[in-house]
Amino acid sequence: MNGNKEMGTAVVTGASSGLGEVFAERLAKRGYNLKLVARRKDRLESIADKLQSKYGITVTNLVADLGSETDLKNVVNDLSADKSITLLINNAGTSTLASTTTTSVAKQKAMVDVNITALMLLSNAVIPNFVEKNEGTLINIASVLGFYSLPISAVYSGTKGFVVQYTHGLQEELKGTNIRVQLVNPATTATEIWEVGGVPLSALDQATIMTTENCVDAALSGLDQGELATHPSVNDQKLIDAYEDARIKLFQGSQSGRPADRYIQN
Ligand SMILES: NC(=O)C1=CN([C@@H]2O[C@H](COP(=O)(O)OP(=O)(O)OC[C@H]3O[C@@H](n4cnc5c(N)ncnc54)[C@H](OP(=O)(O)O)[C@@H]3O)[C@@H](O)[C@H]2O)C=CC1
Ligand SMILES: CC(=O)[C@H](N)C(=O)O
Repeated sequence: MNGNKEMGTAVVTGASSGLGEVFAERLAKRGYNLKLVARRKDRLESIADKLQSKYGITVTNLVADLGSETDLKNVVNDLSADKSITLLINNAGTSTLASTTTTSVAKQKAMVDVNITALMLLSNAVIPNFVEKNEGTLINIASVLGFYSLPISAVYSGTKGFVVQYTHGLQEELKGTNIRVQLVNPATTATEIWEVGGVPLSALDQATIMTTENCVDAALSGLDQGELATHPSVNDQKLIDAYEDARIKLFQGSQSGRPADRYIQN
């Protein structure tokens, strides 16, 4: 038996480890067929085997380096042509945590290519089909570092800031349709990205680290509750509301057409 036909196909980028691997498992459990994207073929194959035999779904692997123009184009073409896709999770991401002066241009560019360019082009690939059917779900994984910067995260935070504003923009663009667009802002989660980025998890305050399962389950609970922006680890809803309110009011306050009094010389 192949997945629940009504659920269609869910695409998970960065499904070979961490949050993406758990998203893939949770979506398989919900009855989606899956398309999994990442570079590590062996990992994708073993995840696909496990999920197919456990949940009776169909899994297709797209082995691709989303930082490579050619591979990205292939994935874009595949997703554009696949009308069975009902959900895309733009989860693949990479980080180098260091000052800009000690981070190579190649590593800075890799963050831009994977975290921004691939996320945008893959969204472009599915949105027209979602619009045609007036249904579909897009989940973009940003980060708390999308609205906060550390001395070692200028580029990474910049890329995640893009994801935050891009996702808000898509939400405005698709308002009034049946297309769901969810922004997820995880905080520190126990995944390989920390080793990849040059800061081992062991160097962090252990009390701040969430498990991948808790993070993904919170994100999907936020989706089920119809949230536009989900902050898996923020307990105080008032903080989220105040932030949303402040950013909207600051924008509205900027629409005055005149310099603020403090900038006017007497
Ligand atoms: N862990 C954390 O603390 C937080 C993570 N996030 C975000 O969560 C998302 C998932 O990361 P996480 O699970 O933590 O980390 P992982 O390192 O475990 O997962 C990253 C995934 O992205 C894939 N990926 C990375 N680079 C490429 C590439 N060039 N081409 C294709 N796939 C790529 C990796 O696959 P492969 O190597 O096989 O290509 C892997 O599957 C990222 O967007 C990250 O920024 C946000 C906030 C906090
Ligand atoms: C700093 C990181 O690399 C982490 N993925 C995060 O977004 O907090």
